[in-house]
Amino acid sequence: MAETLKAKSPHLKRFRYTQDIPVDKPFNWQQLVRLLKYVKPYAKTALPIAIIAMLVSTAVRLIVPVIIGNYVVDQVLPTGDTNLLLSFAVGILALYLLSYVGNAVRIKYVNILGQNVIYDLRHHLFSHVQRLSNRFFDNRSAGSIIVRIMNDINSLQELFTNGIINLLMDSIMLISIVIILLVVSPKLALAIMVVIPIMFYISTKLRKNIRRSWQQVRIQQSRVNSHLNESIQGVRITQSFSQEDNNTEYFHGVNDDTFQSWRIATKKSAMFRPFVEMSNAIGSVILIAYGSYLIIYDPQVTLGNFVTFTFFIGMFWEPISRLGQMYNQLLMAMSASERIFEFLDEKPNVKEKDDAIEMDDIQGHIEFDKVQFSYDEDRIALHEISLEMKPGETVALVGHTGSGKSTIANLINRFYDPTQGSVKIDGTDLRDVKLDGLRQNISVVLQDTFIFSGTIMENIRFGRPDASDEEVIDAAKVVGADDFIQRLADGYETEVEERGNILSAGERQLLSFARALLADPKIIILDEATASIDTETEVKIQDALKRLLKGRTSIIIAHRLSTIRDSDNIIVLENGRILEQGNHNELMNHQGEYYGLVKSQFQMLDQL
Ligand SMILES: Nc1ncnc2c1ncn2[C@@H]1O[C@H](COP(=O)(O)OP(=O)(O)OP(=O)(O)O)[C@@H](O)[C@H]1O
Repeated sequence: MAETLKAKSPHLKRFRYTQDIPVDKPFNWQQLVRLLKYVKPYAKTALPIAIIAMLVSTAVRLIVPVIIGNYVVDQVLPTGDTNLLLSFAVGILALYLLSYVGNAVRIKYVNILGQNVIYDLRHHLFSHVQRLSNRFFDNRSAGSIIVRIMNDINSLQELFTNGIINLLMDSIMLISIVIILLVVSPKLALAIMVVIPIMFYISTKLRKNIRRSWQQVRIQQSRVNSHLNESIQGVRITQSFSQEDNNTEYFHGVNDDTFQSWRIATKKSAMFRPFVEMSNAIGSVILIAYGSYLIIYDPQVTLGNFVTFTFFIGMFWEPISRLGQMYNQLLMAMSASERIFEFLDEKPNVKEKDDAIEMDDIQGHIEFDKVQFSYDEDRIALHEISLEMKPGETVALVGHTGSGKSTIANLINRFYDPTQGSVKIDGTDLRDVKLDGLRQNISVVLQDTFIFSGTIMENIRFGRPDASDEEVIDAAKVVGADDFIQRLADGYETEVEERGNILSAGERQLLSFARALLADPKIIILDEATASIDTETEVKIQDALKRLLKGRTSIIIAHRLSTIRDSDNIIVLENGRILEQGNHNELMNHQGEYYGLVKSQFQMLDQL
C-alpha cells in the first residue's frame, strides 16, 4: 500500500527503503545440519535430559489409553472388582503425575537448550561481524546488520526451544498411535486414517498461506523500522526543513499497511484452529458411526477398543497439525539461517596471516611504496603513492575534498590493503603484522568523534582500559578538557548518552584527544580533528596538541591550513596523486598548489 500512497502523493517518492523479499526456498538439509552443530555443546547435558523427559511423558500418554481400553474396560469392568478398579485408578494417576514431571523437566531443559544455542549463535555472529573489514560495512546499512543479529536470530529461537524436541515427540507419537490403532483394530484404524492425506494436504496449503501473510507483516514492520530509525536519527534536519508533515504522512501510510497486513494474517491464522477441530470432529464421526457398527457386527472389536480409539483420536490430529506447523517453522528458520550464514561466511578482506608478526615496540617509521588503491573497481583513489614519514615527524596531508587524504590514513591503520604496492611500518609490510598490535600503536582522532554511552571517565579510558582515574584526569588536563569536565554536574562521572549529544562538538573533540593521549600510541592520525574547535580554543590547545604529538609520528589532515604550518612535511594531494611536498616555507617559495591554497584562505579572511 505504501506504493499506492507514493503514486497518489508524488512528494513522498523520496522515501525508499530496501525491501526484505519473502523467501520460499526448498528445504536445505546442509543448512539444517550446520545449524544443529550449535546444539553439539549441549549434546551431553540439556539435550539428553530433555529427550529422556520427553520420552517418559510421551510413553505415558500412549500407554494410558491402552490400559483404560484393553484392561479397565474390557477385563476389569466385567469382573466388577472395585478394589482392582481403584488400584488401576491410582496407577493411572501415578502415571499422569510422572508424565507431568516429564513435561515440566522437558520444558525446562528445552528452554535452557534453546536460550543457550541462541546466545552462542548471537555471540558468534557479533564477534565475527565486529572483526569484518571496513569494506563489509561500506556496503551495508547499520540497520540491516542489526536486523540480522537480532531479528533473524530471534526467529531461530522457536526452532531451538521447542522445534527440535517437538519434532521428535510428534513423530514418535504419530507413528506409535498409528501402530497401536492398527494393532487394536486395523479396520477402524484404516477408516479413520482415510482422511489423513486430505487433511494433511489442506493443512499444509493453509499453513503456507498463513506463513506468507506473516512474512508480509514482517516486511511491513521492517519498513516501519527503517522509516522510524531514519526519522529519529535525522529529526533535527527534518525539523529545520519543516518536513514533519511529509514524514508523518508517510509514517501513517506504512503504519496502516502494517495494520492491514497484521489484520489479514491474524484472520487467516484464526482459521487454522477450527480446521484442526473439524478434522477431529470428522474422525470422531467416523469412529462413532463405523466403530458402533463394528462393535455390533464384528466380534473382534470390543468396547475397550472403542474407548482406546476415542482417546487416541483426540491425540491424533495434534501431532499432525504441529508437524505441518513445524515444517513451516523449519522453512522460516532456513531463510533466517541463510542470512545469518551469509554474514558468518563473510571473510575479512584484511586478513591476518597465520605467522603474523607481533608489533610491540615500534619506532613509527611509515613508508608507502608505489601504493595504488581503489575502493571500487572503476575508481582509483590513490595512484602510485610513494612517501616516507620518519619517526617523531609531523606530516600534514592537504588537498581538495576527495583527493585521498583519509584514504592514506585508512591504509596506515590497515583498514584496507593496497591494491598494488605496500605500506610499511619500521620496514615491515603491514600485511605481515598482527592487527591488534598494529592498531594499539596507532590512535585516530576523527572530526566526528564517537562517544559511547557511559561516563566521561569511561569514555576517555576507552583509550587504555587499565588506566587509573588519575591517569585519565591527567590526560584530560594535558589536552585542556579538564576545565569543561569540572563544570559538568557530575564532573568525570557525568553520564553521556550514545554519540554524546549533551556535549558540544568541540568538547567531544577534546575528549577524543584525551582518549588518544591516554592510549600513548607511537603514531597518531588527526583527521580533521580540530575542525570543530573554534580558532580561539585551537590557539589555546596548540600547546596541548604539541604535547599530544610530541615524540610520535603524527599525520594531520586539515583544511584549515593555519593548523599545519609548523609541520615537518606537508604533502599536497590531488585526485589521489602527490602534487608537491615540503615544509611550509619551501612550498610557499615554490608557489605551487599549496601556495594557492594558502592565498585563497587568506583572501577569504580578508573579505571578512
Ligand atoms: N568507503 C568508500 N567507498 C568508496 N569510495 C570511497 C570510500 N571512501 C572514500 N571514497 C572515495 O575515494 C576518494 C578519496 O576519498 P578520501 O576520503 O580519501 O578523500 P579526502 O581527501 O579525505 O576528502 P575530504 O577532505 O572530503 O575528507 C573519493 O573519491 C571518495 O569518493
